[in-house]
Amino acid sequence: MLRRLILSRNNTFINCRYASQSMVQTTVDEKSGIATVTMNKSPVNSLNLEFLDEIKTELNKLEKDKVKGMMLTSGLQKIFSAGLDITEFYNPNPDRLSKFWSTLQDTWLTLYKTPFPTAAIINGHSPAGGCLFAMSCDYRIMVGPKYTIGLNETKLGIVAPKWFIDTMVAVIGQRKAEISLTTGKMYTTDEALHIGLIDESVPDVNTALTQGNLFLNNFQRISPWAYKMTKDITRQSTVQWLIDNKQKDLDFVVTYLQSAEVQKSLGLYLQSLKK
Ligand SMILES: CCCC/C=C/CC(=O)SCCNC(=O)CCNC(=O)[C@H](O)C(C)(C)COP(=O)(O)OP(=O)(O)OC[C@H]1O[C@@H](n2cnc3c(N)ncnc32)[C@H](O)[C@@H]1OP(=O)(O)O
Repeated sequence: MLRRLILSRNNTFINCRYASQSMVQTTVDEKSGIATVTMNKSPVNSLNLEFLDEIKTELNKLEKDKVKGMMLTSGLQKIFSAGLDITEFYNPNPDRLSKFWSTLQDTWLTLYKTPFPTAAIINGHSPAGGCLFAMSCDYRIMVGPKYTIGLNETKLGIVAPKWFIDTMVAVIGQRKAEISLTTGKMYTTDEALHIGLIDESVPDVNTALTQGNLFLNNFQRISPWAYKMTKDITRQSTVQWLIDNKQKDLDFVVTYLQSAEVQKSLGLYLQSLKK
C-alpha cells in the first residue's frame, strides 16, 4: 500500500492511499477528515467478488482511521456503477457464487452501518447494485441530466432480494418503491429528485463534490455517538433482518440464480447488452 500527501483544490493537504492495480482509490482531506472513495473498475464498475472485497476493506480502514465522513464516487466517465457483475451469476461456479454473495452481504452491511456519515456522488448511470450502494449512503447528489438510477432487476427477469427492497422503501417509501421495483424503472435525474430517490441534482461533478462536503461538514457539529445511535436505530430492522437471515438469503440466492429459467433470462439480457 502506498501513501502520499497531495495538495487539494482548496489548498489543504490530502492523504492519498492507493495500492498498485487497486480498483478503489481513497483520498482523505487532512483538514476536514472527509474521505473520498473512488470506484475505478473499467469499463463499468461492475461489482464482482474482488471489487466488493476491496470496497469493504477500504470502508473498514476508514472506520479504523476514524474519518469524519465519506463520499463514494466513480472515476469513470459516465457510470457510477453498473451494479452487480452479471458474469458472477451467469453460468456460475457455485463455490465462487457463494463467496460472491456473502461478500456482497458483508460489504453492504459495512456501508449501510458506517459510524461516519456518507454521501453518494452519483456521477453516472447507477442501475441495480449501483443504486443499492447509492441508497445505502446517508445522502445522494446526482450529476444531471443525462444519467439514470433505479433497481431494474425485474428487467433482467430476476427479483431484488428483500434487503435491497427494504433499503429502497427506507428512502422513497412503500408505494413508490413498489412501483419502482415491479416495473424495474430507471429514473432520470429529474425523476429521481422528484420521487426522493436522490437529494440533489447538480450540473457537474465539482459542484457535486462541493455539495457533498457541505452535507458532511454539518456533522462536525453533531456528536458522533448521537449520529451513530440514531442511524443504528433508524436502519435497525433492515440490518437485523439480513444479520438474522444471512444463510437463508445466501442459500436462496445461490439456488435461485442457478435455476434454468433465471439463467435463460440472464443469457438474453447479457446478449442484449453486447448488442
Ligand atoms: C436474487 C438475485 C438478485 C440479483 C441481483 C442483482 C442486482 C444487479 O445489480 S444485476 C446487474 C444489473 N445491471 C444492469 O442491468 C446494468 C447493465 N448495463 C448497462 O445498462 C450499461 O452497460 C451501462 C448503462 C451501465 C453502461 O452503458 P455503456 O453503453 O457505457 O457500456 P456497455 O457497452 O453497455 O457496457 C460495456 C461492457 O460492460 C458490460 N457490462 C455492462 N454492465 C455489466 C454488468 N452489470 N455486469 C457485467 N458486465 C456488464 C457490457 O456487457 C459490455 O461488455 P463488452 O464490452 O464485453 O460488450
